[in-house]
Amino acid sequence: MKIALLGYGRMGKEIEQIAISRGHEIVIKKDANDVIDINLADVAIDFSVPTSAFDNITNCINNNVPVISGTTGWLEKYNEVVALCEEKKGAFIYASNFSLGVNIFFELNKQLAKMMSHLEDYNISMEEIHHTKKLDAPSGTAITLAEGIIKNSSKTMWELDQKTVENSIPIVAKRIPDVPGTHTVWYNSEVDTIEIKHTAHSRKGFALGAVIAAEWILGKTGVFNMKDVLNIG
Ligand SMILES: NC(=O)C1=CN([C@@H]2O[C@H](COP(=O)(O)OP(=O)(O)OC[C@H]3O[C@@H](n4cnc5c(N)ncnc54)[C@H](OP(=O)(O)O)[C@@H]3O)[C@@H](O)[C@H]2O)C=CC1
Ligand SMILES: O=C(O)C1=N[C@H](C(=O)O)C[C@H](O)C1
Repeated sequence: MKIALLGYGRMGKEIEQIAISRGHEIVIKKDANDVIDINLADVAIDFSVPTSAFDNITNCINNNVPVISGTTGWLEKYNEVVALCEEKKGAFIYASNFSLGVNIFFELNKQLAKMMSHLEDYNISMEEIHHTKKLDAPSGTAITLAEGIIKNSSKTMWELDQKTVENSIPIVAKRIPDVPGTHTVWYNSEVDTIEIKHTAHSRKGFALGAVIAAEWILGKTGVFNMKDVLNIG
């Protein structure tokens, strides 16, 4: 496959290595202000910045190039992308986290939320830890985890770094040098604590998942997610 990398930062470089090792060719490496011809690519992988993801993705869809996006912090425009993709019969996947481990963790989190939903003695809270270069907080993964809990319990919203609303899930975001991504969900009662935690040891799992998604989407039309790609849940 001829791959366009929209964003050639930490993730773009990690994806390049894995894509080449799986026999693909990188034909475009785009950073800020680079002008590109997206039609050179069979598929595009966007790991850029929150302010550029929407333009990168819509440029692909308007040119009929399937696109995978892992950029976080732009989701207020997600529904607009879905509508465009349907109108143009394009192909698009967004995931807040492309690693197999986190996608299993997402399913575990939903199951646990269901089991805990009637146990009023437990207080729920979450923490995400990332490297100090991360632009957004809370992480996209933490938001997906919170949404999974909200769908399966009486919780109605999440809040960053505080709890001001009775039915909310507080998320603490910590920034520590070089941490690729750690997410924890706690259910705490007076007598015990239940904790589920995912720790990424590097960016390899995210990058491999993104390349697998790019291989999977070729020849398809529609809006998909990582559950479709990995066939889990
Ligand atoms: N879904 C997932 O599994 C994962 C998601 N992420 C997310 O991916 C994104 C990127 O992360 P990361 O690689 O660590 O960040 P980096 O800051 O290392 O890389 C971002 C790159 O995007 C480039 N960029 C800026 N503007 C544009 C533009 N208009 N078009 C294309 N590229 C542009 C930057 O270039 P320049 O330096 O020139 O500004 C930079 O090289 C983040 O949103 C992060 O949260 C990260 C890991 C996993
Ligand atoms: O910015 C990062 O590094 C990461 N971002 C994603 C997120 O916001 O959840 C995924 C992963 O945790 C790494």
